[in-house]
Amino acid sequence: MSNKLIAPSLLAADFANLQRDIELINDSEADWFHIDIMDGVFVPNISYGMPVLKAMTKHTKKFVDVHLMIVDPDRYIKEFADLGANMLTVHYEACTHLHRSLQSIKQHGMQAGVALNPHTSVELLRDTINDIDMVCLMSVNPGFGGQHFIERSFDKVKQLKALIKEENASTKIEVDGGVTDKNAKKLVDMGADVLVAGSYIFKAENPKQTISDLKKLINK
Ligand SMILES: O=C(CO)[C@@H](O)[C@H](O)COP(=O)(O)O
Repeated sequence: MSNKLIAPSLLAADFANLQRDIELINDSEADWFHIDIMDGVFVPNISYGMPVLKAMTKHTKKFVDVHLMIVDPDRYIKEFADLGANMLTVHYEACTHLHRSLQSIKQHGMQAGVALNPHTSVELLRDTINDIDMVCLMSVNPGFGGQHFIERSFDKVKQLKALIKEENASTKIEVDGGVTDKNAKKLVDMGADVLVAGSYIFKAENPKQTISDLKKLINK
C-alpha cells in the first residue's frame, strides 16, 4: 500500500508558541516537519535562521525536511546537518554547480532535495535526477505562505513523474504551496509523494483533525 506523506510547514505556525505547535505536529498523523529558511535575497522575505532552527529541532520528533530559499546554499550545508536536518532541499535556481551541492549534502549524511520555482522546467533535472532524493515542485512563488495554488503545477507533477520513470530513478515528488483538500487527492493521483501544507493546517480550527483528514484523503 502506498504511503503518501504530509509535511506541515512551520512557516504558518504561531512563532510565539513554536514549541506548542511543534508538539501538536509530534502528536498528529503528520509524517514530516517542513521548515522554510528564507534569506531576503533569493526570495523577498526573511523567515528564521540557525538559532530558531536549533530551538525547533530540540523538540521535533519526526523527519525534518528543510527547504532553503537562499542564495549560494553550499556555504551552510554542514551547519544544517549539525542542526538536525534529515532532508536538505536547495533551489535549482540558486545553485551554480547543482551536482556538487547534491554530493555535499549526501556527504554530510542528509537526503538531497532540489526545489523548482513555478517557471522552471522539470526537464532541467534530467541529468541529475538519479542523484536527487526528492524534487520539491513549488506550486506558488516561494517566499510567502497563504498563496493560491498555481494550476499548471498538476502538469508539472505529471511531467516529473514521467521523467523519473524514464530515467529509472526513485526520486520522491513533493508539492509545496497552496495545498488544500481541494487539490491534494489529484496531486497524489498524478504522482506526488509528499504534500507540504502550511496555512491549510495551522489556520484550521482543529489542525490535528485537519492533518488526519488530509492523510486519509490522500491515501484512499
Ligand atoms: O515554501 C513555502 C513558501 O515559500 C511554503 O512551504 C509555504 O509555507 C506553504 O504554505 P501554504 O501555501 O501551505 O500556506
